[in-house]
Amino acid sequence: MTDWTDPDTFAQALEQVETKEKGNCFEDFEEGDLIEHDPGLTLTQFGNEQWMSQTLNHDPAYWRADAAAERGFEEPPVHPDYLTAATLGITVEDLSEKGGYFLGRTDVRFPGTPVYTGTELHVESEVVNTATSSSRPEYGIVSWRTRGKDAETGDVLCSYERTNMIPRREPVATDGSGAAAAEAEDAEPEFPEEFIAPEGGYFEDFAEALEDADDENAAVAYRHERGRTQDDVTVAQLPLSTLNTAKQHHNVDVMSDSPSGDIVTYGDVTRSTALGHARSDERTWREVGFDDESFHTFVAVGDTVYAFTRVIEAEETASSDEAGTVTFQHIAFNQDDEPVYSGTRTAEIRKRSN
Ligand SMILES: C/C(=C\C(=O)SCCNC(=O)CCNC(=O)[C@H](O)C(C)(C)COP(=O)(O)OP(=O)(O)OC[C@H]1O[C@@H](n2cnc3c(N)ncnc32)[C@H](O)[C@@H]1OP(=O)(O)O)C(=O)O
Repeated sequence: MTDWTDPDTFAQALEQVETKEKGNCFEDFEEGDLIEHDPGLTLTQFGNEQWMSQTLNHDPAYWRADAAAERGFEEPPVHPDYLTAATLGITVEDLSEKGGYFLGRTDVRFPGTPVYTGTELHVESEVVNTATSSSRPEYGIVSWRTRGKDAETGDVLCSYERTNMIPRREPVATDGSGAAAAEAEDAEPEFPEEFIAPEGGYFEDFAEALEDADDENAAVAYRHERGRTQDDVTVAQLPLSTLNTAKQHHNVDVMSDSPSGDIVTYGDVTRSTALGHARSDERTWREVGFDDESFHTFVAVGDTVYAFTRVIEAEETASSDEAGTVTFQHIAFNQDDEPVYSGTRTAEIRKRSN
């Protein structure tokens, strides 16, 4: 009788059997395709608190009933970063489990917030663009518009447009020029002579710092002291808790033979950690949205995520008289001072007088 567990026999069997594949390749996506993602996810208090605690998002309004009520919430709501990460996590099995990398995202909005724990998410994505990568013939570049909805009411809670590199079944001939490199060569860098940091974290502090920088060759820009070294929890556990099945985060065996050579942190963990550092130095009222998010290089176990903030604009008006609206650029960087993530964030920030 055949002993299937005999190492030689088993190796021979493994070589000859078919692999039941997971995920889709570049060729499987066509502009206009609508994909309903099967895994649902109920946004639990545990999931929310685990995400927030590990990414250092310790704003008490998301933890304590009294602090939530003081900010106009019925109870501690689901944090927008966890909502965003869970909306994306559910899509990975259909969109990007095959491999490739999360390159960027824009137009992240929360039309149906606040969202409370116990809400079941239903997520759908539409293919909005497929493109050839001129620098990497073995990959294509795909963008999707994704909507995370309340499964009961159909209300859209979170939506965004995201772009990934996705492996092709067959490499294609490209000119290898790299559109991004050509663009970067043309750009003339402008660097301010002076850097101003706001005195505090209220709306007025950001507005005053911007006024001080006005008409000068100055920028309102500063770094945050906290850092978070990546470990098994942030690299593997947090993405899996959002049903993100990307092998980049939990399969060391496969990833040892990839561009990163190792498992890497979920982009949403990196950005949420950097945002947590930034929010710890401000009086956030509400999150409004995120644009032009890019992931520049990999973050792996042992890397430390820090944050840098540039204040771009401050507007008196917001959804409440208690706050004004501020636009920031946040840059996450590692222990070697290399940028790993950048994005523009619009948030309502509490006014001091109230
Ligand atoms: C979720 C999820 C997975 C993850 O969370 S993975 C973790 C987050 N992402 C990363 O760690 C990736 C970090 N990025 C990199 O390490 C490098 O960008 C990468 C992927 C190695 C590629 O580097 P290159 O230097 O080879 O190339 P470029 O940066 O120039 O980009 C390659 C082509 O992509 C185009 N591109 C880049 N960003 C965007 C964007 N935001 N939108 C549209 N297109 C973009 C770029 O123009 C290049 O195009 P070419 O035609 O010139 O090839 C999960 O799996 O879902």
